Amino acid sequence: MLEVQSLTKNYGRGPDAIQALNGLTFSVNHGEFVSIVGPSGCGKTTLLKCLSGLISPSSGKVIMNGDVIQGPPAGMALVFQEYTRSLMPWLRVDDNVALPLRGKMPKEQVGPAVEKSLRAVGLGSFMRSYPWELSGGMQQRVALARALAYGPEILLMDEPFASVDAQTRAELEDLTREVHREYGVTIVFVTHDIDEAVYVSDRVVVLTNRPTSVREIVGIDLGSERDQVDTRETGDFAHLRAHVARLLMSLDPAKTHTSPEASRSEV
Ligand SMILES: Nc1ncnc2c1ncn2[C@@H]1O[C@H](COP(=O)(O)OP(=O)(O)OP(=O)(O)O)[C@@H](O)[C@H]1O
Repeated sequence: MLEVQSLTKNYGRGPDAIQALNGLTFSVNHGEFVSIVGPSGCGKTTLLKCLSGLISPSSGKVIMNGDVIQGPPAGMALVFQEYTRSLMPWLRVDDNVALPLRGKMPKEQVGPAVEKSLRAVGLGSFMRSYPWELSGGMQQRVALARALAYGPEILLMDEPFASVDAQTRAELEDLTREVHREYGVTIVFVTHDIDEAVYVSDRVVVLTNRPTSVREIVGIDLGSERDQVDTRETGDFAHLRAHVARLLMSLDPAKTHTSPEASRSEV
């Protein structure tokens, strides 16, 4: 459903130009959950911005359902890390979720769509609360509900859980997998956390340093039922996270002597 073909993005021109992306090619199938990991500053956010049509590639293209993306396409929604900046503090939770739907959906469908998505993220009883009355994790659930209410075919998530504590992060990972299944939505998920990428995904796209290309695409054969404790305890999980960690460390000579098993790996 999404094809990234020889995608290149440069910022600026001349000697100061930054080549962020250099000929990225990969595809995302309908209903897949694909994570993107790569070294810091390699261009993950740039890639998501190109996928969402917010910026144009310097060369190459992104194709969604056969059409080249030339601006924000219908059927695509984004969730960012900074949920506090994406929610309107003066609007109640349900009004925040309804806001982007107004004018895009028949009026009588807005209320049911808002309620369905808030229930899907476990916030059915907080519809009339204000965002500032909710915890950080709950606010990020509102941001997820707002993206889902729109009924997107594809959801782009940029380090969505980077600002919450570990327990909340684990809950949000499971919730995202649940709504992925329930809504049948395709997800492209950028994260710095190798364990998270392996835990949530069907495939992990590992990027190189700038100028960035695809280092390897790793299939995550851990089955569809995953559990924060049991799955992470398996040998398959350990093997996959070590493989992704080694790929990333092979890009960074300073880290080649560190054991990938030493700690939860962030890149
Ligand atoms: N608007 C811009 N103008 C100029 N350079 C930019 C712009 N946006 C990003 N860059 C540069 O492009 C490179 C890739 O940035 P980007 O934010 O996409 O990387 P990232 O992998 O998402 O970073 P991080 O790991 O910190 O989240 C960086 O060197 C960044 O400084």
